[in-house]
Amino acid sequence: MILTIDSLLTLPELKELTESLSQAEFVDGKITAGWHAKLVKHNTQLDKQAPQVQKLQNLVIMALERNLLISIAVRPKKIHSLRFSRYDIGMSYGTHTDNALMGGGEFLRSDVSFTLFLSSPNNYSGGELIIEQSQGEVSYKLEAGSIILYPSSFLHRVEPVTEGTRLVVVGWIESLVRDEYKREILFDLDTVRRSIFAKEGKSIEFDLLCKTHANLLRQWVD
Ligand SMILES: O=C(O)CCC(=O)C(=O)O
Ligand SMILES: [Fe+2]
Repeated sequence: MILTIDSLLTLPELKELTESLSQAEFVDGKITAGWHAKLVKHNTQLDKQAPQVQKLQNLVIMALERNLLISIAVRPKKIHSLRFSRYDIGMSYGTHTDNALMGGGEFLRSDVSFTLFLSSPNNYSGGELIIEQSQGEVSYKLEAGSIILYPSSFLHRVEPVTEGTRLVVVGWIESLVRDEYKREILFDLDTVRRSIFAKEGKSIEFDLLCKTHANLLRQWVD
């Protein structure tokens, strides 16, 4: 399941991120890529040692954690490996798959990848995120402050930027439920029980859906 969410960030949060990043030092993005992704990664990212990294990462993690749709569709266990990436003219990230395990010795699994767009699409040309899905390639270029979340198992790439600058936050989520099909079943059940509750309150149908949802979650949680 691919999710796009408008305005994940508030305007003050977006402003804080973009202002802070406009003064920051960016380094070659190849340093954090896997050995094969390195061959096609041509971008820059905020230096890991930069003084503002921790604060900006916390801001983004809090924005993801407070979003109800993300919590019921993705079931985050750990949001990790955030990077602030900048693509200037000519930069791109060719087709690759994300590493399954990240975080050095911590072995954090990547179940879901996300890109949080910080630049307005009017301020750069090119730079689309292209995701190869079973029905073919789909291109995404969202408004500043909006986010796309997609299964980390998909091949994807970022088209070359031909004008302006593309600034994004990318990161990964280890989910409580590693199988994307199981996550989708839980998400559908959760959505239906919430809609039944909104219509008729705590009915017998609602209680049965809650029971099934809880029992499946109990079986499928990692
Ligand atoms: O910038 C993006 O939208 C995605 C970048 C990406 O695929 C990655 O950093 O692994
Ligand atoms: Fe990637």
